[in-house]
Amino acid sequence: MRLAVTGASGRMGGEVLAAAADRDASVVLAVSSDADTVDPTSAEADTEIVADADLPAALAAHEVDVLVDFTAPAALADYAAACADAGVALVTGTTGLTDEHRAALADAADSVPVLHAPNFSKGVAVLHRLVGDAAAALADYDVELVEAHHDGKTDAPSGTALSLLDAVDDARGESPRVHGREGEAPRREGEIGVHAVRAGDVTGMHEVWLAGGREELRLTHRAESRRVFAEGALDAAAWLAGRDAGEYSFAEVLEVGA
Ligand SMILES: NC(=O)C1=CN([C@@H]2O[C@H](COP(=O)(O)OP(=O)(O)OC[C@H]3O[C@@H](n4cnc5c(N)ncnc54)[C@H](OP(=O)(O)O)[C@@H]3O)[C@@H](O)[C@H]2O)C=CC1
Ligand SMILES: O=C(O)C1=N[C@H](C(=O)O)C[C@H](O)C1
Repeated sequence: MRLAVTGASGRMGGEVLAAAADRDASVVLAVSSDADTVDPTSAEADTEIVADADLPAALAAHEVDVLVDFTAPAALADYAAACADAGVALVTGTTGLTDEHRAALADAADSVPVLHAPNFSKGVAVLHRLVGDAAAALADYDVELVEAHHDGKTDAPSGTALSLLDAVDDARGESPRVHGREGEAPRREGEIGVHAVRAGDVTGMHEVWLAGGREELRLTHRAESRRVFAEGALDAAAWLAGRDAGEYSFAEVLEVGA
């Protein structure tokens, strides 16, 4: 399998390059919006560092099978179009997507396999199931969600938080969401409070609270290293290579791999 990695100078792009080198996965292209900012030692000697403006031509010339992307929504939309044109599968963990960005992924999925996941850790995949079960079984308990990330994260709430809230809605029906509270702000029945902490170098923490009158259940996931996301994305890339065009989920990867 021949890989391309976008966002090569970013936190996750760098982690994917390092994880790929450790498992001898072949990264033929390290792609950057500014190729001069990529540390050449972050990629293997035979990985070519290219500017994203040259991505469409480079994907075809290097016979890339899968592009692994952790960047930003607008960039992702362009990268998805390049993948569709070049017949390259796309694995992306980029969050903060609007309906427009999701439509760009859906368009690409008409031509190539596309897998988007807001979180590539196995623990969070299990957390989704646990949260859905708990929200259904404790249907009258108050739900609140707290997530914490490093001070460089730009989107809030996190993509993972939004998908956990969707798991609660799937179990209970749609609930109003309140993003933080201030001043006279009593809890309204059925609402879900969502709280985003940004501080230091927190890799990623998600905690779902379910509180009844006399007890409280907290389901917590803590990522201790970005490597867990990079490994999950590389597993997804290996699984996605050679599949039919369409949209796939990380849950599908784990069910086969488990
Ligand atoms: N699904 C998951 O498991 C995970 C998802 N994420 C998500 O991955 C994304 C990247 O996170 P992270 O690596 O921490 O972010 P960084 O800011 O560290 O890196 C993002 C990189 O994307 C590239 N990029 C290309 N175009 C743009 C643009 N228009 N604006 C900003 N950056 C651009 C840049 O690299 P260059 O100049 O080299 O192109 C930049 O360094 C986020 O959406 C984050 O939420 C993060 C961790 C896990
Ligand atoms: O930006 C990050 O760092 C992370 N983003 C993802 C998200 O938005 O859910 C996943 C993980 O929590 C790390």
